[in-house]
Amino acid sequence: MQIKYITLRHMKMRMKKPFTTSFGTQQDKEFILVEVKNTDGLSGWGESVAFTEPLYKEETVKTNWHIMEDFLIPLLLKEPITHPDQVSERFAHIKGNYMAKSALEGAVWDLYAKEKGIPLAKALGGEKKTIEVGISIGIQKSIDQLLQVIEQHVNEGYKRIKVKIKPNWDIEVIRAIRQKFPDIQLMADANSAYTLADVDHLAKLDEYNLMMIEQPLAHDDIIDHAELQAKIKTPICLDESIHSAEDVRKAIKLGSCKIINIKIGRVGGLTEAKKIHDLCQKNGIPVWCGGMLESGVGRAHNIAITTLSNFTMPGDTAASSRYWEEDIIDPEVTVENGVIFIPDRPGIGYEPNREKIEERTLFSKTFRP
Ligand SMILES: O=C(O)CCC(=O)C1=CC=C[C@@H](O)[C@@H]1C(=O)O
Ligand SMILES: [Mg+2]
Repeated sequence: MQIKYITLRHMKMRMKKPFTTSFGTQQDKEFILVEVKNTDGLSGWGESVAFTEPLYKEETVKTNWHIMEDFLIPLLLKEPITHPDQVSERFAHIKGNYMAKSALEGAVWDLYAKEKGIPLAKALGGEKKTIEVGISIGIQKSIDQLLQVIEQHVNEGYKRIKVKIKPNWDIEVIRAIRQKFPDIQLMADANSAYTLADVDHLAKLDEYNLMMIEQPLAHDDIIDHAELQAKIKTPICLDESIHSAEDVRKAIKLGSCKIINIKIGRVGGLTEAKKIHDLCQKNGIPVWCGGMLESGVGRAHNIAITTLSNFTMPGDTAASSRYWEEDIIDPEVTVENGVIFIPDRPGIGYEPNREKIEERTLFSKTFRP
């Protein structure tokens, strides 16, 4: 693979509706779009999932730009690579900064698949022709409003409903949902809003037949989660705490969770995501693909990784129209009755629309070898 140049674009897109979690509300989504162009004129695309504020994890749009510009891009441009797995090897001595690494690696994976003329899903070893998806619903103004939003998405066919919980917006909310929808696949995401002092409180969720509770305790913990998992029946799913297959190995050893949410950006890219997938499969731990309110480019990467066989639970990859008046890819991601059909075009399989990208670019910079 001969890279001619790499372009970073600082993007800003307004979501249709604000999204509220236990750590905050966001409506404007800023992110970095990566384009890696080869000497034959093909482009690979990646997206950084870091937010503008360090509230979900430490990384931000600005820290990602700095790390990419000053460290990662020079490493990537230093000499040619022959396979995308070499990108994470070349970045390995740079600590942390998973989302920055992932955005560049993702663009290289897309370009690699395009050079081979195969879909990214196939390049990753995925065989599914369709994937089932769920939807993640933010905290609403009232329980009634939440029930209405859930009803709308259940009627659209989404296969699993995820709701956000936090202290004082939890047991009562889940009880009300279960009363109205006794049979839906339902889960709750706490985004680290609790501590071990809440064990008895969290155990009250056990009677509502949740598929799982996602990241109830600290964003960097796997020890307390093990203690909590021993005391509650609801399966724990780890999100924020997992950055690598090594983290997963330790979490499995300790019994910190029964399910893993794989976010490509949070684990440093597709190569590590695949490793985590394989390790979980060997250990009987199902995985699903988390979302970070991505534009179509990041969404396309999520769709590709979800074709691997141990992604047995519906993820957060909802339709483009759930987030955006207009996405930046052609065609947009559509969901029919909770199912996405995997595109069979080379690479990510959705074409980034340069005009729409230009309109949403705050600034950009190009780097050459
Ligand atoms: O629809 C999506 O892209 C998923 C949204 C979602 O649940 C999340 C997005 C970003 C940060 C978190 O709040 C969160 C999650 O923790 O999974
Ligand atoms: Mg989460």
